[in-house]
Order: sequence, then structure tokens, then C-alpha cells
Amino acid sequence: MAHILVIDDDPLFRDLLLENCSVLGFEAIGAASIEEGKAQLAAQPIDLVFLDVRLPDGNGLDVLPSMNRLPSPPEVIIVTGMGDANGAELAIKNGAWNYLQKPLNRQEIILQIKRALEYHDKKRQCANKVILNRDEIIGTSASILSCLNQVAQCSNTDTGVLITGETGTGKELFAHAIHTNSARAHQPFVVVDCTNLPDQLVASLLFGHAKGAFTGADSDRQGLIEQADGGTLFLDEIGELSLDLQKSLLRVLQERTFRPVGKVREQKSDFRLIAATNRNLEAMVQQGQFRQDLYFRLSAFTIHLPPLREREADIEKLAVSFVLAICRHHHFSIKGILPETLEILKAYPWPGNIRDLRNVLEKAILSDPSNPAIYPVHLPPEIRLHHIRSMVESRHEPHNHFQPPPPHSPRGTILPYKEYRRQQLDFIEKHYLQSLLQEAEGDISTACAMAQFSRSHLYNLLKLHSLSVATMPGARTPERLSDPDPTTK
Ligand SMILES: Nc1ncnc2c1ncn2[C@@H]1O[C@H](COP(=O)(O)OP(=O)(O)OP(=O)(O)O)[C@@H](O)[C@H]1O
Repeated sequence: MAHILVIDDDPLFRDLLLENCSVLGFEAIGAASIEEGKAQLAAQPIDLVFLDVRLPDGNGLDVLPSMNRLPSPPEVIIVTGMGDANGAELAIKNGAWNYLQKPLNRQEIILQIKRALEYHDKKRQCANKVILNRDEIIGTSASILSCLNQVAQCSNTDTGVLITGETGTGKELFAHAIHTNSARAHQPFVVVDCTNLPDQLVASLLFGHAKGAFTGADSDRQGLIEQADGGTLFLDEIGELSLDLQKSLLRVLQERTFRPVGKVREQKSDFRLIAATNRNLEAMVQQGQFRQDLYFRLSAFTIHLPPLREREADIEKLAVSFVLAICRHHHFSIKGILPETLEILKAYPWPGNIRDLRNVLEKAILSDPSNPAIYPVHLPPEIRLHHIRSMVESRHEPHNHFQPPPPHSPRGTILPYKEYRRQQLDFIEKHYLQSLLQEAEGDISTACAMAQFSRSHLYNLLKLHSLSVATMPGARTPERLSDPDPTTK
């Protein structure tokens, strides 16, 4: 059943919409402010939003970019009492499904709901069908899968994409994945690092120049924008562009034409733009450091890459894959990673994210090339100390590891007894297996003897609960890269 959210502070209009949605058999939720609306969007997947513009805590249009960033973005219908052509343009450019003016009659409301949901449904079906080439992107955490889903959604369009995320989270890798999954895959992928654009040369670097345009210009030279013709232009660290350059870029984006330095004629370039930043462009717009019009143009489709500390589940896969690649690159025999080492890697908050993880592993391997495994001692002291500190702190904290799940669904309704019983049994079984492996120090034969399980039964249970011997604290055997999943034996 589709879920519809109505964000409007006018109780009469909100109730009218809610009533119509319910009559059509949809689940309808009301919110009287931006904050309430955001809380509802975070609490459950929403398919369609009716959004008022003037709300007690701000302008509804400002929320559009963050709605687009949701793992499954809803269709948005702006409903306003004050018709405003600029607002309508802004809304449509930011991906709104429609812009309507109050009052609305019942028939119109029903038609809009049906059309928007029909489209939403088709869009979802298409997104699910896309076969994505992941490039070199590693990870199976829910957050990275949701980002890959967004890559699939935008790859087969020509829309501009803004990729945000801390340094080293993979922004360039994702930009490349969008390119390789698009129809432009066989055309150039041109990278411009906006942090290192020298003021005097920037125009010639981006737009090219004619022979004799300035001292040292001995021949005509193609700029990066021309080189990207037919392909993708990736502007890395776009938050570093000066206001002057932002203005020039906006013009290029609007007109799709540029003029090389020293030439009279404008030239055309058909490129797809992907931009990336680790800065908060919304805040920069408010502080007057980034042009609002350029921001709206860039942020129509935004992908936010989560920091590594929020996807601990991916650390093991990344580490294993990096060790394999690094050993191959240096022609070393493949090394294992000790379970204790993995535990330390997982506990670290990784401020430099994936790049940092890779560098740490490379240094660890190079520091002791002949050792067949990576031990904690190969890791930098600050990373080991972080783990030791958190272990000491957690010992002092009163805690209860054994907290069974509540009998309510995430939406607050009581679960049917059968479902609740299944969840409890799953929980107890997983808890037992974790304790068992810990007691047996990761030794499968000992664990089987303790639990009175056959080997195959234990392996089946471990697989069912996505547990692996190598990742259990205290496991004795170093994980060998040639045997990454002992449960598959
Ligand atoms: N999911 C991933 N799987 C495998 N490798 C990854 C992943 N994400 C990032 N990397 C690797 O981490 C390193 C940093 O990635 P990348 O340069 O794309 O990050 P970035 O966010 O663009 O960094 P910066 O903001 O500093 O430019 C690269 O070596 C990249 O290949």
C-alpha cells in the first residue's frame, strides 16, 4: 500500500488531503511543520509528499534536496496558496513532480495522486531492473547498497549529479561508476580538481586557448570542457571554486557553450556534469560563499556517501580485498588478517575513511613483507590505542548485552505472536552462536563438541546468521585470503 505524507500547517487543507488519500485506500500521514515532516520521512518509506511552501519553521522548497537524497526518494507535489513563478521553477528543477495552487478540488487531488503514484511505481520497477556494473566498489552494507541503487537510477539519465561525503569515502569512484554505467561510457571521463586551479591559468585550462592568446601560448590548446565533449566532466571539490568561476561555470551549464581564451567564436560541448564535495554547500550558500542558482542546478540528484565508521559491516570485505590487491601489486604471497587485527580495524572511526584504511594496510604489509599474516602489532599505535581505550571504557560501563528485540514493529504496532516468536528465537540462536564461538576461541571442532552439534549443522547455522569464525573476537585461526568464508567449506 502506498504511503502519502501531507506537510501543511493549514489543518483544514491537511485534513482534506488526508481524507482523500484514505478514501483511495492509501495510508496517509499528516505533518504541520518541516521538522515533523522530516521525522515522518525518516521513520518510514514514503511514496508521495504533498508539500506546502510557507511553513512555520521555514520554506518547504528548501527540503527538496534532502528528500531527493533519501534511499527511495518520494514524488513531491508542491501545494501553495501563493503562486510564484520563480518558486515553481525552483521546485521543478529540484525534481518536484508538480506545483499546484490552492484551492484544489477533489477530482484534481485524486488525479494528481493517481498519476504521481503510477509514475513512482514504474520508476521503482525500472530501477530494480538495472544491472549495475559496480566498477571497483566494494561493500554490502545497507547504506552502500542504497547509494548503488541511486547510481543505477541516475546512470541511464543525463541529469547532473552531486556526490557528497567526507574525504576518502569514494566520491570519485562513484562518479566513475555513474559514467561507466551510462550511455557515455565509451567517451572520455574528465576529472577537474577544483582545489588546484591556478587563478591565472584557470580559464585556459577549462576553456582552452588560441595560439598567441597570451605569452607562452605557442599553439591552440583544448580545454577540459572541450575534452569532455560526449562524455562526463567530473568536478571534484566543487566547494573550492571561487565565486567568479562559479559564475562562469553556471553560464556553461546553462548555455552548454564556452569560448576559448583568445577566440571570438563560442564552441559547444555536450558533457554530463558530476560534481563532488566534502563541504556543506547548503551552509555555504547561506553564508554567501556559494551561488544558490549553481547549487540548485548541481543538487537536483544528490548521492551522499556514508563515512566508513557508519558501515562497519564493510570493513572486513574492504580490508580483505585491499590486502589481496596490495600483495599482488608488490608480488608478495597473499597474506591473512588475524581476527584480532580485524577487530581493531572495525573499532577505529577512520577519519580519512577508505583511503586511510587502504594506506594503513599497505604500510602494515610493507613493514613485514615476509610475515604470512597481518598482526595487530603491524598497525599504527594510534589505531591500536583507540581499540584498547574503548575496550577499557566498555568494561567500566554497566551494560546489558542481552537485550531481546521489543514486541513492536518499527512503526510502533504490536507484532503478530508468530512473528515475534520467530524474531526472539533468531535472536537467542545468534546470541548463543556468538557466545559459543567466543568460548571455543573460534575453533570449530571445540564449538561442535561444546554445543553437541554436527559440523555441517554448525556451519549451516553460522551461514544463516551471517556469522564467520574469522571475525569472532578471540578466534585462533588467522583468516586466510584464499579461504575468506570458512562456512562455505
Ligand atoms: N567502496 C569502495 N570500495 C573499494 N574502494 C574504495 C571504495 N570507496 C573508496 N575506495 C578507494 O578509496 C580511495 C579513495 O576514494 P576516492 O578518491 O574515490 O574518495 P573521495 O571521496 O573522492 O576522496 P576526496 O574527497 O579526498 O577526493 C580510492 O583508492 C578508492 O579506490
